Amino acid sequence: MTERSLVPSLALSTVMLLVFSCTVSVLGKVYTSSYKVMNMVRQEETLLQDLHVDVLELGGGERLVEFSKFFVERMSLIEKREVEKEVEMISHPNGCYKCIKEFSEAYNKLREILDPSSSESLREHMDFFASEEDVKGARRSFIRLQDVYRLRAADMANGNYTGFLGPPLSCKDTYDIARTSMGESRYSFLRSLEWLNVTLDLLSNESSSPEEDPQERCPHESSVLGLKGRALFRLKRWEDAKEVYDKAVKQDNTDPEVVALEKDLTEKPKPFYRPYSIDTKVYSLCSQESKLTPDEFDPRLRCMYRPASLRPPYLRYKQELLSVSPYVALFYDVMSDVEGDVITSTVKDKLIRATTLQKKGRSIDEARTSDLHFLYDFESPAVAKIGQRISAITGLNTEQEWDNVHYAGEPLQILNYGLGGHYATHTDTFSEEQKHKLGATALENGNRIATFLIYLSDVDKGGATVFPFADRAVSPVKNMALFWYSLEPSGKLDKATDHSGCPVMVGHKWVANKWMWTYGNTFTRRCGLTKDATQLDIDRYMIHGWT
Ligand SMILES: O=C(O)CCC(=O)C(=O)O
Ligand SMILES: [Fe+2]
Repeated sequence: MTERSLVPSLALSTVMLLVFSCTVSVLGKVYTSSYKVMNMVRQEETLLQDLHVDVLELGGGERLVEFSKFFVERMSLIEKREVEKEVEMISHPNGCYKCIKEFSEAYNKLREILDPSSSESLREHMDFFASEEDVKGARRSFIRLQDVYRLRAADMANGNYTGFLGPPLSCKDTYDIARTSMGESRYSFLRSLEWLNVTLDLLSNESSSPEEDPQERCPHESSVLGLKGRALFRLKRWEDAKEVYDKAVKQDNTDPEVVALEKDLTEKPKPFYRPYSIDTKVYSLCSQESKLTPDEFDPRLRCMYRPASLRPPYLRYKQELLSVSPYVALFYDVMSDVEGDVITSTVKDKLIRATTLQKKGRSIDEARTSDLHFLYDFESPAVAKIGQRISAITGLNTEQEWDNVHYAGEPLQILNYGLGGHYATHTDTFSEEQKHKLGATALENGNRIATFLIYLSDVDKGGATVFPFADRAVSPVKNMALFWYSLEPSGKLDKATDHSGCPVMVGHKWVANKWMWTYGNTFTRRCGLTKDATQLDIDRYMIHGWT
């Protein structure tokens, strides 16, 4: 029997494909997954060999000559490289950025030589290497980290992230980040100003020991000042902008940034402005170290050994109740390290950029920067076992094939985040409009009733899951699961379960999501005995039955 023939049902697989397929995009393919960045370093030699075969298949010629030069250059670099040391640096944002930038610069040259669109295999192999889009995405991530965790640009440039130390950024890097912050209207001109001031400081220090690598040299002071004047102009600080212009023009009145500033000051265009949303609640929860705010004492919030339904009574799971309404709970040690390793190594080479469901369908979105892959129960006994365990712990049905046509649980979604990777505030449920977009089977299954999110890794700093309306913050602990009902017992969407995945500051973040749906759980999620029964009231009946 082929693996394909094990697909639970056509209807199920069709809807899953519809729901989870990813749109092809030209955007960065590497920076959203820390595993992909590590893989790029570890596998470079193998990938170069693959590229060699691709080039030979294309017929050699001038292309082969140029490729051979590149190949020899990179091979001599690989020989000198301390691969594992570099890989270790990827857990730090500056180390990760430097790695993405180095590969993008090197392989962009190769992209020009080879023209990846000339063969499918060539394009696929080139996608393993970071591109300019990845560098831009990484720069946007710096600004996100700075905003959410209120970091100082000067500390970040020094490689100091709340005490987690790493390599410093170059003067060119800080300038490029300032440019990104300027160019992207939803990022702040204030941030830009901060990065430009850091650049000016680095510039004044650089004159004594200029950077050897011409690629890394600081921009001219006139360019930094020109851009700074433009940031000030947009912040409506006209006098300061004029003052900076006077200084810049003395340095070099032909510098394009100075010319652009002059144009702004004379033509006085309406400063380009788009509201910049700062979600202070989410940001402060993301920085919070404890799960509950101090005034949150409620005697019902307690720890217990929860018996797993349908299992021998001695099987218990360590549960910590975080919130009654909405019902949010933690379960410790729901998986072993070995199981986690099996899961992550199965998906590692299949990760694709996560998307969000928008008006025009699924698309890549800056609000969600991570990579994912779905694992079906039928793919491996290890995956199926996890599904069964989730069912035993929660009392909900997790079957992917239920009633032949319907499903009670989705396949396990494995996620890996990259530099500053996050998921902005969202609900896991679908609106009626979205369900229509997803197709008939989604419409027939009701909605996502609950989420069981397993942390497959610890994260050194950042990466918490937070509930801004319920005032809860959970920092990842390996093998711990976060469980909540998105729907109230009445079936109404519980807005308080809107949540965010905070940006990863230092380290790597892997999670697994299991979503349960309503119709497949009609008889497992019980209703309350009274109209206003909470999930906690219902819970005891779900564990022990109606006795
Ligand atoms: O990574 C997290 O902390 C949250 C992920 C999440 O909310 C999702 O994948 O729907
Ligand atoms: Fe979510």
